[in-house]
Amino acid sequence: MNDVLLSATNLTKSFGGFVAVDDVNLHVKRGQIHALIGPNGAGKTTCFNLLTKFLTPTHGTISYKGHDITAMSPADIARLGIVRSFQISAVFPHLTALENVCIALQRQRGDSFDFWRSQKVLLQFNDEACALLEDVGLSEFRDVHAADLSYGRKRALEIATTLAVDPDMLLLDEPMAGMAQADVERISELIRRISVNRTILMVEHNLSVVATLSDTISVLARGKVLAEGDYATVSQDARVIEAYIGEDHG
Ligand SMILES: Nc1ncnc2c1ncn2[C@@H]1O[C@H](COP(=O)(O)OP(=O)(O)OP(=O)(O)O)[C@@H](O)[C@H]1O
Repeated sequence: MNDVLLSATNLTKSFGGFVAVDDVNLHVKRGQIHALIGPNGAGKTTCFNLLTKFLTPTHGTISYKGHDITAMSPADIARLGIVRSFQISAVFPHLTALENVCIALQRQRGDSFDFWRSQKVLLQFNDEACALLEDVGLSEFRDVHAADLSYGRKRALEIATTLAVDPDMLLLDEPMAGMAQADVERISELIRRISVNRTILMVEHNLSVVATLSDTISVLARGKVLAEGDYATVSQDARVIEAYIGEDHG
């Protein structure tokens, strides 16, 4: 299956006797935006942490481009081109948006950031950093300190620092969490824009965002994949409706 970039086979995670992720099979196709949704406690975060190697599975395998990556560390898979946003993209609050992206670019070139280095070293990344800031709609905020950006713009900056790594695959953990509606629209548009030539897997609670952005949706409930398909398909699935209604009633 050439068009599958990331896949999980029989993925299982138990905490003590409790099975949080139960025999999950997931196939993320190249070039798609794939969403993982489900009611509270469904196992989305655990699944996401397994796929990004922050947790070790009790059982099952994960492969990327056909290679088994089950035993790899997050740093190893980042080198393969799978990047979890808001992970390596720590934003330095007292540096400007431009400086933050320059540092991310410098890190990508293999140097660790050294605060004692001269500004000149960072300046060589200026043009590339400006282009990334433009990509995420932050051109006019390039000289603003990250701490002074709105929440949504901070997330856009985090995405710019993630894009500095030029990943093939981006894993986004609730990109819209805590955002005002105007920011939700801006970040949705941004995710759509950066998805060109990339593959995105995201955990997201905002169903209208999921509906408009996703090519494929996997619905988890009680650790298992309940349904999979496009939004029209999964939103009409009786088991999915029941799982969400069940959540509303307790
Ligand atoms: N480290 C842990 N130890 C024990 N149980 C855990 C641990 N992490 C998660 N769980 C349990 O596993 C289940 C799934 O949790 P998870 O956070 O993956 O769900 P979720 O779908 O992301 O939920 P939410 O939408 O509420 O964030 C929950 O019942 C949770 O209590």
